[in-house]
Amino acid sequence: MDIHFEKVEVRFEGRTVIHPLDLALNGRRVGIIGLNGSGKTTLARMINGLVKPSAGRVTVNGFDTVERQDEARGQSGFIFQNPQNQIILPLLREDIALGLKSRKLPKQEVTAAVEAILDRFGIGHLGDRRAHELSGGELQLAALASVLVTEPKILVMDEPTNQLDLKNRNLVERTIHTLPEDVIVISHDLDLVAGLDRVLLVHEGRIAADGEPGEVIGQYRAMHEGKD
Ligand SMILES: Nc1ncnc2c1ncn2[C@@H]1O[C@H](COP(=O)(O)OP(=O)(O)OP(=O)(O)O)[C@@H](O)[C@H]1O
Repeated sequence: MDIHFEKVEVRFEGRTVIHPLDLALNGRRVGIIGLNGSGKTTLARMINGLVKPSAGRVTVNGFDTVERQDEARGQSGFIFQNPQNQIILPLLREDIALGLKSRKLPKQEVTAAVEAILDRFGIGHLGDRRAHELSGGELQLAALASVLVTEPKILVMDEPTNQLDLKNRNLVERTIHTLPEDVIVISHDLDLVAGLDRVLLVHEGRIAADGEPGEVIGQYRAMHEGKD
């Protein structure tokens, strides 16, 4: 991935949520941690243009997220905090196929791509199930399948292990670590981000630390230990 934030600032209703920052993301797996409301999701949402910077610019693999919005958006796939809201069509198989609609592929190719991605995540048996019939872990894998079928170069996940039991959490963690795609993971699950290549600590709209996961997590703990 090659993402650049250049003098980027975000204000919502006059309140500065992201203070001016310059940041380059080009590792394979990047984690974003920080307190609730610190600005993590806002930062990530600028990568697909869902949030537009109030000042400065963001480029994703060379495409400006405002001036070349479609191309920039095509570089990344997003898994939002509540994956059940992400599955639109009733049956998982149909929902995954929907992601391929814009490519206008022959029906056979769509079917083959859907089956291949279901196989990749070992969830072929869930293809004809409805989103509300899936467990939390199954939903996360289903959301991953519907996003990755579109072959984004970068995958952005917002709290992918939130509300999962230990077994499903471990399954999602293993999946993240074996994905060939570049990933950006926002998480409060410090064990999960400890296994990534680089971690950013966001604090009150600023990057308070950026580097090797162990060091950044240590800094985060030190900032908040014994303060409640
Ligand atoms: N669309 C919006 N309009 C106004 N304020 C917003 C909007 N989106 C986010 N905010 C505010 O911006 C700040 C940062 O929010 P953000 O969702 O980026 O935090 P976060 O670090 O992802 O938090 P959490 O860990 O709780 O998900 C918060 O104070 C939030 O209330």
